[in-house]
Amino acid sequence: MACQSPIIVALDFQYREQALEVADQLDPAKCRIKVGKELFTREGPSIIKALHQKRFEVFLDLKFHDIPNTVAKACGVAADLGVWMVNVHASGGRRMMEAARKAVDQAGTGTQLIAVTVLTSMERSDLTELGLDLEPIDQVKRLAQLTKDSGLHGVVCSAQEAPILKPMFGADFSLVTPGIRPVGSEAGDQRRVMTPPDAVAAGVDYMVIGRPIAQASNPRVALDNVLKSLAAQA
Ligand SMILES: O=C(O)c1cc(=O)[nH]c(=O)n1[C@@H]1O[C@H](COP(=O)(O)O)[C@@H](O)[C@H]1O
Repeated sequence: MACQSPIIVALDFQYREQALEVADQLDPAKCRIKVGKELFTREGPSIIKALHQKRFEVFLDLKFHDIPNTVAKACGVAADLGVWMVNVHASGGRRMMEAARKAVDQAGTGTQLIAVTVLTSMERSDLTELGLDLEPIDQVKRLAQLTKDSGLHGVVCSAQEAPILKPMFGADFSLVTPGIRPVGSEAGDQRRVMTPPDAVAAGVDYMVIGRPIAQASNPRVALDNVLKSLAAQA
């Protein structure tokens, strides 16, 4: 049965042993797993296979951003691996996203394709330096509209933008939100952050949590505490 939890735990480790040690403390009924650039660059597709064998649904977060042909081919390969979700950068544009969607559909594995709008580590001053003289929310709305028009399944954004995006794009368009910080945990390099209960109230579908769970002294307890904070709110 598919996992019903909104939590995706980011296993941002370099080595398979570290990642699997944390995965073994987690329950595939209580969370999905995100494999990102660090782990995938070191360990490759075998880490996906190992997580699938442990019955986790996997979000392969490689944030592809390249010409349409290259991104479409890469997304097709990711879908062939049977991952639950894969992502691209929306700023790669409509033709890139449409080609990626087509390739994912052709794989026929039901993989969800989403696009990153504005990284949760960025704030207004970062956008200004890129020549974008606007608030993150305005750029997020623009890229989310382009993502939806390009036929993708949803976007990565911050939970702070969810109350605006959810009514705009509806229940079927997934909002996947990193930058989640349980009360008391360090923001680190994240800028647009929110607590798990606030994120659910804001309308997010899935929240990505890395360091607060994966680097906790007891990842299982850290995940259970997040789930308890959500149950207390329901
Ligand atoms: O696509 C992502 O997953 C992503 C997009 C984004 O805008 N911000 C962001 O933090 N992420 C990823 O989400 C995870 C957040 O990890 P923590 O900050 O440790 O909770 C990292 O693996 C990031 O690569």
